[in-house]
Parts: sequence; structure tokens; C-alpha cells
Amino acid sequence: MSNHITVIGAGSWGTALSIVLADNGHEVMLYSHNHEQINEINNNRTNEKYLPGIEIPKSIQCTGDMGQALEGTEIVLLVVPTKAIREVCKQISTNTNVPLTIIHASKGIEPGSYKRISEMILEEIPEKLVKDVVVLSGPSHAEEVSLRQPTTITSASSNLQAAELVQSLFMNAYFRVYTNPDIVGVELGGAIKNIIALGAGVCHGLGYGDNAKAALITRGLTEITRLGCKMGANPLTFAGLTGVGDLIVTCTSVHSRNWRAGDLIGKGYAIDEVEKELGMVVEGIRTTEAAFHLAQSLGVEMPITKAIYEVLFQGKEVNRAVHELMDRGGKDEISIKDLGLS
Ligand SMILES: NC(=O)C1=CN([C@@H]2O[C@H](COP(=O)(O)OP(=O)(O)OC[C@H]3O[C@@H](n4cnc5c(N)ncnc54)[C@H](O)[C@@H]3O)[C@@H](O)[C@H]2O)C=CC1
Ligand SMILES: O=C(CO)COP(=O)(O)O
Repeated sequence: MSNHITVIGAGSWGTALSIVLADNGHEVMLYSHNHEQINEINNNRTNEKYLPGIEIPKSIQCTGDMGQALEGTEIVLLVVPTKAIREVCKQISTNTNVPLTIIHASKGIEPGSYKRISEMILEEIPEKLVKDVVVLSGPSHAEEVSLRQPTTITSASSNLQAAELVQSLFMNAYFRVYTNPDIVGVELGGAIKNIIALGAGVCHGLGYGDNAKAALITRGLTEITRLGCKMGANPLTFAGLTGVGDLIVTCTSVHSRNWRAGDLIGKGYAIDEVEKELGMVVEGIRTTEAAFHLAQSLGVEMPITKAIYEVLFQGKEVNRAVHELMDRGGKDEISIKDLGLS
């Protein structure tokens, strides 16, 4: 069945997911707040800054008018940086009176409030306008999805029917979607892996090799699991696509904006130059700030997150941060305390 779907955010991921929906026969209305980009997508069928060389299918129309974007839709996909989520939710609330299935594919935690994105959506959009909230997350770089390369991802919702609806909207020969009821675990895995990817990039920038990368991925997974279990997530979620899966792709891929940002920091770039240099959102920076304080408030040990926080926000020199991480007292590798079992 063909649906009319609104996608908000015409960056690399919003455009790539629009292409998946268009390939599946859906009519996509893509909202962008950039007039040049709207013209480029509608007239040239390209989005060169974000997905160079990719042709945008004709069933994707782009608009800068939120009212027009939401006309006749019951399904909205949010794909803006975490810091823009509240603003676009407010715009949605004033431009529709239809209850919506709201899917989000962004990855972050809000500094200050420590809110996950689904929590921000529910705070900003009145209850009567929210049918369901579904999280779409997993190891999936836009650059590869837009080339129709095999990708697996998770659709998470407390309502299985809503997760299955989203699964059926996106599933095709190159895009395989699994459902999961654990919204907390799926959102935390997607958000915190960006911090670990910054660390993996820093290690590369410093000239370290695969041992350091493997250490970060596996001990990063321990940190994510500790925090997640404290917040009520299912530990098995972190063994899946949105945990170890997304850690692998983000910590090892040159496509990753977070990895590339870390690489530049390891090579000596100043933090505030890095996002400008990449020209795309580096979610891990703000999420490091949020996760560091969240972990402290919950008494959860997250040494890698702490080290990256000190580098990003307290000016600690990267070599010193690595040395301090390695020089800590010896520990057991596996602790059932991490799973909240004692
Ligand atoms: N790029 C990727 O491969 C993936 C990205 N994500 C997540 O998706 C989210 C978006 O990332 P990208 O598309 O990579 O970022 P991007 O930097 O490529 O694009 C972000 C887009 O959002 C737009 N935007 C910013 N504020 C806005 C506002 N207030 N209203 C409307 N549009 C606004 C920007 O103009 C830009 O077009 C992030 O949370 C990221 O972690 C998740 C999976 C894969
Ligand atoms: O989440 C992603 C891949 O799953 C994208 O990560 P980056 O934002 O680091 O590119």
C-alpha cells in the first residue's frame, strides 16, 4: 500500500530515508528550512552537499512550508539534529490537527534535561496529536543506504503494531527492519555510540591501531550497557543492531561524522573548528555533555565518556586522557552489577 509520508530534515539521513520510502512506492513530502536546497531537490533532483552524486526520485517533493508538508499525512519522520527536535515538534503542533504516527531517526540525548528524543517529542506535541512514537535506529550510514547497499535497522515502539507498521513501510531488498519493544535501550545505544565513535576517531588521529579501536568498542559497549540497565533497558538490546551493531559501524567507518570529528581532534584540531570543517551535525559532542552528567547523577561508572568529556569540555590534552584511562586500577572484566543484577 502506498502512503503519504512527511519527512522533516533534508540532511544526509533524512534524504537517504526518503529515498528508501520512495523506492517502496510511497509519496514523500520532505521538509527543509533551506530555500536553495528546496530548489535543488525539486528542480535538479540532487542534494549535493549531503548526498553527492545521488539522484533523488521524482516521488520526493521538497517544501519549506510546514503546513504544506503536513497536509494529508498521518505519518511523520523526524530526522533533524537532536538540538532541533523541540523546535520542529512545536512547528508540527501548530500545523496539524490529525493524530500522527511519529517516527524519529535522530540519535542524541539533550544536555541539561538528559531527555531521550522520544521523551522530548512527547513533551512538545500534545497527546491528542500523537498516535504512536517509533524509533528507527541501527548501523546505517546514509551514504551506503542511498547506494542501496544491504542495511539492517531496528524499529522500536512500546506498541508492537506501530513498530510493525514502520517495519512494513521501510522493508525492501536492501533495507531489512527488525522490531524491538525496548525504546529506552534502542535510543540510548544509538546516542551513546556516538561518544565512543568520537573516541575511536581520536585514537586513529593519534596514530593508534586496531587494538585501541577494539578496546573502545567493547569497553564502550560495557558503558552503554551499565547506563542502559540503570535506566530500565533490556541488556540484550545492546547485543543487537542498535548496540554493538551501531558501535561497529560508527567506530570503523570513514563515513561516520563522529569518527571523523574524533580523528580531527586527535590530529590537533580545536573542538569548535571540527563541526565547521565537517559541515554536518556531530551529535556525539552534545551527547557527551549530557551523558557525562547523567551518569554522574545516576552513579554509573563511564570512564571513556568521562575522558572524552574532559577532552571536549575541560581542555584536557588527548594523550593525557588516554594515559589516565589506561593507568586506572585493575578491574574484573564482567560484573553482574553492570546488568543491575546485584
Ligand atoms: N547521516 C547518517 O548516516 C545518519 C544520521 N543519523 C542521525 O540523524 C540525525 C540527522 O543527521 P544527518 O542527516 O546526518 O545530519 P545533517 O547534518 O546531514 O543534516 C541535518 C539537517 O537538518 C536540518 N535542520 C537543522 N535544524 C533544522 C530545523 N530546525 N528545522 C528543519 N531542518 C533542520 C539541516 O538544515 C540539515 O539539512 C542525527 O541525529 C544523526 O545522528 C542516524 C543514522 C544515520
Ligand atoms: O548513526 C550513524 C550510523 O548508524 C551515523 O553516525 P555519524 O553521525 O557518526 O555519521
